[in-house]
Amino acid sequence: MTDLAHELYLFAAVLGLLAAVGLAGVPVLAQSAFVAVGGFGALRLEQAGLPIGGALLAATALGAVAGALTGLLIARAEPAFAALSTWALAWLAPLCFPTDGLVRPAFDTVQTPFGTTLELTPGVHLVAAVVLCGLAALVVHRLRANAIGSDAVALREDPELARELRVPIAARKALLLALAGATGAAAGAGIAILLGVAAPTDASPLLALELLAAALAATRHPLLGLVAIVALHRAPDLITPLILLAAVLARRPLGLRPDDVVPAETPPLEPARGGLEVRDLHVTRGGREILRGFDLTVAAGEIHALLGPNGSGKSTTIDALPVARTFQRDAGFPSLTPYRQVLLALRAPGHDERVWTYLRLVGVPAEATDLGTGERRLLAVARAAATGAPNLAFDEPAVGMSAEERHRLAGALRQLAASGRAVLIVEHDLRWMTVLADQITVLEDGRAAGVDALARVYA
Ligand SMILES: Nc1ncnc2c1ncn2[C@@H]1O[C@H](COP(=O)(O)OP(=O)(O)OP(=O)(O)O)[C@@H](O)[C@H]1O
Repeated sequence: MTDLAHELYLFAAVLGLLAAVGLAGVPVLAQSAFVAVGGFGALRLEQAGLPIGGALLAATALGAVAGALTGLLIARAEPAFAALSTWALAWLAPLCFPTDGLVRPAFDTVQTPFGTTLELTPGVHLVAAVVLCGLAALVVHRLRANAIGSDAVALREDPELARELRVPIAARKALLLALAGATGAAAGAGIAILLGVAAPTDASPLLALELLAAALAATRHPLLGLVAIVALHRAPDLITPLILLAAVLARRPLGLRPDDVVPAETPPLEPARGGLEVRDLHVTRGGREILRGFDLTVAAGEIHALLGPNGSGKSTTIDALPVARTFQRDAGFPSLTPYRQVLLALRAPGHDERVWTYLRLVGVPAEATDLGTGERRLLAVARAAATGAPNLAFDEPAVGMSAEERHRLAGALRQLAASGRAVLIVEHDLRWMTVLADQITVLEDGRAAGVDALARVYA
């Protein structure tokens, strides 16, 4: 029974890690450090005079803080850096505690807040561990249906686009790691109270690897995570690498739960007052001056085409402008439905009927799971528009679009301009732009040239 309770506590630590690992794709190797914070923290606080229940809660809070700080530390780190720096914490944590550990009487009797006494038998721990697992699973379940879950998936699938759409990266990672830290610490405290000891060997860096591997297995099915952590806890060392490998192979991206989307009235496009004016823009890339005193004015309500030969600096110009933009590459979040992607761009905490405005603007279905290239690019336009920015820039949005999709794109751009936004479009199709655009700027030699440059540029 003691072993089973111990393993269920570890499983709770695995579930606590699931959102950071499965949704946000952060390879956290510090979960054993949070287990150590919980175990040592609870026993040390009890020695300092707190009742064991209070010590457990305080140690859990400590784990949450440690997790949040870790999340902030690795907010912008690449996965390899995140893995190694969190693993450094896993090595560091046990060193901070006394080598021969802390002890307390196991199976002792404690006073409950209701005035009764409770003997801390392995059976009681089993129930406590199941409750902790249930709580962690419930939080993950909720995250997979809400805006924080969307943000986490966005950070995993396309961090550059997520940043562009103003997903608060540091806050999200801090929150997900705080969840991991709190659950790990609660589990660590439970284990220390169960065993009557908190020893550095109970929170070795190897445990961090095992917990991450089990969390990866849990992305396939939570029960696989349980099987993995039990197997890793019981198996002889020789089998450990095989289980670690199997867990990694079992992993899959953790998506969101399906929305129950009810089409709503489409509110009209919100009016905006755009306008862009750039004077004497200079940009140097790779030692070469790409823009050399570029001037651009895009008025409110205007569709303005930016033309120029390949490599002349059109995308570089967009990078430098205060706009919501689409990328030349096919950017997006494959695991999020169009509905979720527009909701994310709106930064709406819950359902928001303006989603329908932007989806209908480009004619993309809310729940489609496999959009073609053209529709993905239409969705990119909807996402950029949904940010509410008054100035929009679209970098070759029509690449890969059918004639009908181009028609939809043109309609969307006209509506956006008509609502008062300033719309800049980079496009190579001169004939189309002479029909669609109100103004044309030609980029030549890093400067704005008049329309008379078109003959030279397109000669
Ligand atoms: N990070 C970088 N480092 C070095 N050179 C760069 C960098 N980014 C862009 N460049 C160079 O700057 C120039 C302008 O690039 P940019 O992508 O802005 O051109 P573009 O007009 O959008 O081209 P295209 O029509 O092919 O998309 C190119 O010669 C490109 O190779």
